[in-house]
Amino acid sequence: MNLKLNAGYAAAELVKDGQVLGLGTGSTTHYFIEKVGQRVKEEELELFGIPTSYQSFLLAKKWNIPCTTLNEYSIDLAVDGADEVDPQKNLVKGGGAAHTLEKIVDYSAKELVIIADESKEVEKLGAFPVPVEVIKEATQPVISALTDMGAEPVIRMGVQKDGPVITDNGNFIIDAKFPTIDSPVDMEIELNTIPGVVENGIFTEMVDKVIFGTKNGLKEL
Ligand SMILES: O=C[C@H](O)[C@H](O)[C@H](O)COP(=O)(O)O
Repeated sequence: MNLKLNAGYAAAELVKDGQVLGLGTGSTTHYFIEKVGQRVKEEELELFGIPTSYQSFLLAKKWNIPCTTLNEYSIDLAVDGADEVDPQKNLVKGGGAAHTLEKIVDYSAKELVIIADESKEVEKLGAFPVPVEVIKEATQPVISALTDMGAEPVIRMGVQKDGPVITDNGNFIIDAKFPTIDSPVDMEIELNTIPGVVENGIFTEMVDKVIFGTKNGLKEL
């Protein structure tokens, strides 16, 4: 059973003709974009997508979903993935290094739906290290600041590339493992006060609905 596909396809059924969609990034939103693309073809829907990465832009292109930007249109519905989701619908995102544009797109959407398989549901955020996008020149100062905050920070390395991962914005990612995240809201704000931090992967107070694919069917938060 493909739990990511089930969540992604369910979210695609929420899409209405004429909407502007925020297109999240990752292996779960892959299925959302795929199903939206199929609906565009079969039902002749007129939609616009606002992608959150080159990955989602290329997928949208493959499925003939016309793309635009936030400078042209505002978003009716954004659908995005997550690395962790807590009971208050706070998230950790950025496992795919796309969280900066995702946060801009998700925050500005009238409605934000998160899709994930059941493994992403947690009681408390923090087992997944918090991705922090940094200006390259600020890497060491940001690592020091994160260490002072109690984290174990590491520069994310490429899998099919030697050296650090470079984001779509030309920056590095530092993955910061904290012993505990007691207040996601405070942590999200504090991380962004470190000079050189572009954006961090904690998302608070913006999610309308979560759709989990589970072995027993769909579950909504
Ligand atoms: O940077 C990537 C994004 O935040 C993804 O939405 C997140 O990592 C979840 O990805 P996936 O659906 O592949 O688990």
